[in-house]
Amino acid sequence: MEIQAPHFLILSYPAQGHINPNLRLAKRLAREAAASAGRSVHITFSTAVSAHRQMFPSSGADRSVEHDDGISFIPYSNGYDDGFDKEKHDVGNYMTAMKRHGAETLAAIVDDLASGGHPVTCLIYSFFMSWAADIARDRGIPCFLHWIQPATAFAVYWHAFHDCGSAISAAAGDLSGLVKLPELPPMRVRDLPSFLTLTSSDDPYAILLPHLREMFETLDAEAAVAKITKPRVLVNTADVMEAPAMASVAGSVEIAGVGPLLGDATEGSILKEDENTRYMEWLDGQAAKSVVYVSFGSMSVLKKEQMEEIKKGLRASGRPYLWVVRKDNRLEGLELEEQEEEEEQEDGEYLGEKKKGMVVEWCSQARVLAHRAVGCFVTHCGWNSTVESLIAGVPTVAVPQWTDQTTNAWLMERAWGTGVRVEVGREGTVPAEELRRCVETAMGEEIRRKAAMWMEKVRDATREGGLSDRNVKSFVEEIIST
Ligand SMILES: O=c1ccn([C@@H]2O[C@H](COP(=O)(O)OP(=O)(O)O[C@H]3O[C@H](CO)[C@@H](O)[C@H](O)[C@H]3O)[C@@H](O)[C@H]2O)c(=O)[nH]1
Repeated sequence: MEIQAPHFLILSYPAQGHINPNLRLAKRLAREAAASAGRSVHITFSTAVSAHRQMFPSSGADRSVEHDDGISFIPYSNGYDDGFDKEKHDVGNYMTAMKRHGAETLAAIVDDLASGGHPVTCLIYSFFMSWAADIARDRGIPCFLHWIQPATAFAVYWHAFHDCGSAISAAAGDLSGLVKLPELPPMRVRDLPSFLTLTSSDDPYAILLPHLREMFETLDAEAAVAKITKPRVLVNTADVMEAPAMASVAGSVEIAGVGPLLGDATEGSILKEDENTRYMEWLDGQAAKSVVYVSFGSMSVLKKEQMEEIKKGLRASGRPYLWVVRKDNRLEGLELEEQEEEEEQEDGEYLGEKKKGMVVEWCSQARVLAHRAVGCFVTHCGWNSTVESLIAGVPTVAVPQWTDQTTNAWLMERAWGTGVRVEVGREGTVPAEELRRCVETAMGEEIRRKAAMWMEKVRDATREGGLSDRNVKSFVEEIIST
């Protein structure tokens, strides 16, 4: 009988913060499989057409297969091929359409691969993609969840949807109230993922909670079908970063830290680097650990007042800063003055004596964080930004906005001591003075020391023979040998 080549299919929601870790996992699996299998292994990466088009702008057809680094890219359609626009579209309709169209088109991809002689032998789905488990089950393909947020958020959701839901709902109204979950240190309500503590069903994102719940129901259902007692989950973390969270669910879930998954700067970019602004050269000209790097990831849009407070706070810090202001935030937030500043920069005149800042629309964050001039990172605490700063040893000022970011801020400040979380003022805005104060604290000796210590611990976990490395190896070996 002919032995089928192992074939991993990795499935991602079409957002930058999801594509980055999923693509990093795909590349990590490709490297590992090639090294240990000694025979051909296929890796296919699939995200929605809208993101696929941005990743491969020159590709014409929507079902085009692109190849890069030994990985094939085949998009599924979620029914929104021109992308989701939060001004025009409704989140609830989007999520429902994604499930319906996504399941149809992904099933066709899996069947085409099988009839073309490359059947998928392992399907890895990620956040909001649980519907893929049905496709895998119907075809007898083993499938696994890749959790791209912290294990701590996973543990909190797990307990919220299993044994501690009412304790969390009862506490939800008081942000400083304490919640005690199994094996985890006490957490304030404001430290829990924000989806769990919404107090109004009018919140436009309240609609996402059932989709989150569904991910956990799917895990239970899949375990029952497979007749295993514990569902298997791969997490983009290192066990050492989140030991209490790992312990908190270890009785119910076989959870394995396979990260932090690292990658180069521009892979899988749907947002493109700012080519007009020579920020790396500018960084080269700055003193060691002097620059404040500021970014709020690929999704958060800050209010105009908040942008102004950030600008004031950065200027008051007296430190040079590199600030990522995406096009979609600039329209709503920035005053003309800051735009003029950018025009000056485009002409090559980067800095006046007073204006020490540089504004870019998008940069290679991993390269920026690795630069010796960067002294701290003002971040919205997306999980990718969190792990990228930890592995670069850069202290953080945590300005969480929503979802897991509140939990990530707690990890930085309370669990690792590598960051300081801002106190929010009137109407949810962080005042300039508070930002300035936190930048000073983050640049201080104690936080720097902890950031350097955690950098070593995390690097140990990911290097050859470290636990995350071993977890990837044993996962690949298991799939290849079945
Ligand atoms: O100028 C920039 C700014 C960001 N990045 C990269 O973009 C990614 C951003 O990811 P993340 O920091 O996780 O932020 P979001 O894009 O906001 O990610 C969403 O998805 C994450 C994973 O689910 C969640 O943890 C976040 O809360 C959620 O907002 C990171 O890899 C950054 O390196 C760049 O390359 N250039």
